[in-house]
Amino acid sequence: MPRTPRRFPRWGDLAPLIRFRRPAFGRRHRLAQAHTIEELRAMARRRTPRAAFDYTDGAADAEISLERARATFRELTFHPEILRDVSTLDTSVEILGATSRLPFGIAPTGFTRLMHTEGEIAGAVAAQRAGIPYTLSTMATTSLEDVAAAAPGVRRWFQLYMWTDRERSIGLVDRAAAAGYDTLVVTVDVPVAGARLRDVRNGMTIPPTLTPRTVLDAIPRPRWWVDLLTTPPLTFASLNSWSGTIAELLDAMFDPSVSFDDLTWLRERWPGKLVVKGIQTVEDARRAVDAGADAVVLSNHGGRQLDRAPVPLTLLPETRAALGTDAEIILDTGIMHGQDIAAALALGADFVLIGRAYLYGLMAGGLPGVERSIDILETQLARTMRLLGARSVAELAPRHVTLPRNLP
Ligand SMILES: Cc1cc2nc3c(=O)[nH]c(=O)nc-3n(C[C@H](O)[C@H](O)[C@H](O)COP(=O)(O)O)c2cc1C
Repeated sequence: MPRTPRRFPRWGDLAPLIRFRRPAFGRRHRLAQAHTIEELRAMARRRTPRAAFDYTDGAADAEISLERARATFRELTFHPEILRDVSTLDTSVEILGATSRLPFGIAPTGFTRLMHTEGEIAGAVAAQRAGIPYTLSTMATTSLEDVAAAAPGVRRWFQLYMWTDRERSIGLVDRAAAAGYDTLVVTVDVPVAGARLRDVRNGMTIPPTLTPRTVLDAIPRPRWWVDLLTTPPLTFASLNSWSGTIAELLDAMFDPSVSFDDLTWLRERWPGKLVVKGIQTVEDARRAVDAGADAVVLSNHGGRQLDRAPVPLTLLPETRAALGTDAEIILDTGIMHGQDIAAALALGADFVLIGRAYLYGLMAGGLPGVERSIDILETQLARTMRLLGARSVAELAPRHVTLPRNLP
């Protein structure tokens, strides 16, 4: 082989290759280093006390439901179609009677100010800026009214747990209607609390208790503790006070006697759209729609309730076939990537909800962190749609996806 001739490097050749970036600091710069939800999760873990991180990241029992849901998304196959002119792209959808700029919204999550002091308001403001719906939980740490005041332009959904104290539940429903929430999301997969073993082991309480272990854990995470101690106290906006573990609280509140009759009764009382969240069989989806639901959420609560529950994604094709156009189908559990969203939409979901994917962003950096989560998912979704040859959400179809052959 002839030898490649060599010469001494010249400064003039090297200079144009050198790019020294001006050093940048601050939350947004730090968050911009994360390009995936997993990277935001790693940042979140470094910045959040263990009990709060585990409460968010963990699931029930052996956490099999959550792992299977994520694995099903990872293992599915896409079938791209070529030469479709994807120069323009429309990611918007109509959901429950209004337009969302993106085909996903923020799922209801309890105790959100525990993860980061900006909590529910960060979620609602980020959703407002992204043009997507925000769902406030019954177990919120910011009131219905305060969220509405902080993000008056966001489409607000309110998630309801039916409590043993029905008067209190109805009080919340009426307040939600008065504060401009247009959709009631009734969560039905919590007759009792799931066995969140990480919380049991961490002795998780609200507000957090100071033990030698939590104090040690706080040393590398001073910012979180400064926030906790210098901002309004962490309390439940819908409860007067509570000083026990989360599991004790959930068991004291949730009403195991809730039935389909309660849905019919809520349908009469609530003037807006009604959504039933936590559906895990095709038959129950049908019954919920017959009881008056405008949409169902196929969900196993992010694996936080029954372990070894069905993977919601695998229920989609059959549920879509059974409901036809009678009701809309929303899906959650396990979404960590824009590709997961594309797959759910292709298999028949009208919309998806994100839980941990936004909470990792919140823990990593408050409001800009939630914005980063949404941004990452949007970028991934848009690229995936283009690579599949779909110019709009309506063009995503079951032929674009096959589920893994060996379903968990
Ligand atoms: C920390 C945390 C708190 C949650 N709190 C509630 C809640 O108060 N009400 C509810 O209906 N669902 C709650 N969920 C379930 C979410 O609404 C959603 O179903 C789940 O997070 C979806 O799974 P994903 O986290 O994999 O996206 C919670 C989930 C998490 C992670």
